[in-house]
Amino acid sequence: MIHMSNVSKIYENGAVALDGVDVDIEKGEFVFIVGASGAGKSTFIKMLFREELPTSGVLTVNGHDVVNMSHKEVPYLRRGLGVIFQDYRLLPDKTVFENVAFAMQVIEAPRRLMQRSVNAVLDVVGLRDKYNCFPAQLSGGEQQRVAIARAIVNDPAIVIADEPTGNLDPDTSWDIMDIFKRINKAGTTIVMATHDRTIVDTMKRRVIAIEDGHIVRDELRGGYGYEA
Ligand SMILES: Nc1ncnc2c1ncn2[C@@H]1O[C@H](COP(=O)(O)OP(=O)(O)OP(=O)(O)O)[C@@H](O)[C@H]1O
Repeated sequence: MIHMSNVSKIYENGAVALDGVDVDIEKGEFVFIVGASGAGKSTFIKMLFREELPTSGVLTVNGHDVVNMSHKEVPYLRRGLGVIFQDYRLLPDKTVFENVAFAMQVIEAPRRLMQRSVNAVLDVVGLRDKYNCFPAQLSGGEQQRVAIARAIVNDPAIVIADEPTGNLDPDTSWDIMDIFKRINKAGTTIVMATHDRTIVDTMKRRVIAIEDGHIVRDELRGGYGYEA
């Protein structure tokens, strides 16, 4: 599902964010990316949806050659991915329903399918009754649940999340993780960068630890493993 071979990323200012990374992630896995601030986690995540390109190496995601693809192919890569950020990134002037539906309009889904799919994912995240609210009328946890609904409405093969619980309190964070668990159980691959030690230690999923741009640990049922 995700294959990285000898992937390096050097930013224009010379910062080496990743250095010779090899990793394979299979369909249906749930993977945490951990590491200290500046270790390279966000760079790893951004390369998966081609927000950043590797400087060298091989990267394939969901059957797409991310390095050698044309600009025209990028939307097809992204169609198979659901991306979730720490700061939700909802459209402030659109309702909950419209925020989620927007992801389907982009792929020109038929109207009736859109209505049905948006309602279904709002049920998954428990927000059907808030469909007419604007983001500013929601709590942080609710906003993140809308962002998850938006990410999964097109039934992506992979959900990619960069610190999705970073702005949330522990109880709300667990609500989010419960949704991720359910999505993963239904077969979706999940790759999540996080600083949340408790979540990583409790979930006991695969953990890839990055330090100074290198993978220093890759365990199938791992823990956070760093002092906070
Ligand atoms: N756009 C950029 N331009 C230049 N250097 C960058 C850029 N983005 C990241 N870096 C550098 O690359 C390295 C890795 O950054 P990255 O954001 O991937 O780390 P991180 O593990 O996600 O950190 P955090 O946990 O603080 O988000 C750091 O040294 C950072 O300063």
